[in-house]
Amino acid sequence: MITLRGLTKRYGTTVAVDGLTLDVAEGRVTGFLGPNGAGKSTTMRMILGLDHPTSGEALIAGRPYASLRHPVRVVGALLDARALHPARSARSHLLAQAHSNGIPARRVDEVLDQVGLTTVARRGTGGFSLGMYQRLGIAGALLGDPEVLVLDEPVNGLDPDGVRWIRELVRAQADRGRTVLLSSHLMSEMQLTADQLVVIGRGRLLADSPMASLLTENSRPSVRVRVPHPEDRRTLLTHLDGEREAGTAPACKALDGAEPATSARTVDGAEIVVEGRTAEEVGDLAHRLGIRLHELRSLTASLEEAYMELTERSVEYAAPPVRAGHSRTTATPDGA
Ligand SMILES: Nc1ncnc2c1ncn2[C@@H]1O[C@H](COP(=O)(O)OP(=O)(O)OP(=O)(O)O)[C@@H](O)[C@H]1O
Repeated sequence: MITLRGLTKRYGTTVAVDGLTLDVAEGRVTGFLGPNGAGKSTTMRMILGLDHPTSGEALIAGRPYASLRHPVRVVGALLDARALHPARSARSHLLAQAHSNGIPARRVDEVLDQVGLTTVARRGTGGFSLGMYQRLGIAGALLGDPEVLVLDEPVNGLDPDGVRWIRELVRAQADRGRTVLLSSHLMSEMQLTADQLVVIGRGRLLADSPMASLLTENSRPSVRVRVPHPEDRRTLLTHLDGEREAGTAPACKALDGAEPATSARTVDGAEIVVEGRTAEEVGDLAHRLGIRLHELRSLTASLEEAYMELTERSVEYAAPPVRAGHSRTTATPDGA
């Protein structure tokens, strides 16, 4: 368990972390999200005793990091994976860590094997790729078989196989009752990995919620509907669009983002995505209009959409919108 109580960090006039109070529970993967500069790394550094809070406290298993006798046996961390001596081999780097924490050398070989670095274990890390550094950093985090894992952007630089491996690794750790706090900017991956989400913006807590509630509370329902007959398609779109214009129904769009009136010409010719309506509502409307459907499916809300909604007013470094020089495809929650 990680406990934050009024955790605050100021750098001069910058309030990097602003009164965070929350518990990161064991037995779950907790995703830690927030825009660039939101304060995630600063929070993690304070949890790990690398930065002192201006006020408040961060506790691991009820104690400040500094008072842990063998910290790597209690908490494993991946922060800046490249912060290593380049001439040192992966193995000697881990051996030094193991030695100073009373961990036997055979554990070093175990974790090197676990992260897939056995074949390069005796090479200097200077020539490592970002993904190899990440794997070595994770090996270091696992070294003491700790009850708490704090991983800052662990999938950064990993290939798809590595990304999946991290997902399975943290899942397995949580299933063993461990506490896992994990930051990432990859929303689709986070949606697959985390049980609980903590979202911060400008140092403040925006949400601390189970994945399912965060998705339902911060995104609109949407439905994919397949209407085989073009005339029916136009009728359905016109009704949904008409309701929208009358202020009684939400926006409706064709899968390629075209205007409803022209949407029947698009995609594979039959599919419409309706945002802000449930499958029951669209099904009932189609029934009233006597329209035959071949498919009516609720789409899973996307974490990206929910996250954008939550952090809209907390984004500090926003680039101007990219001007479209080519036709745009409407993003749908399942990536179609
Ligand atoms: N050592 C420092 N000195 C001064 N300001 C700092 C320092 N470390 C962080 N900050 C500032 O604190 C704020 C939070 O930074 P932090 O790195 O914690 O954000 P983050 O959420 O991890 O961002 P990112 O997603 O970009 O990694 C930023 O405004 C940053 O400029």
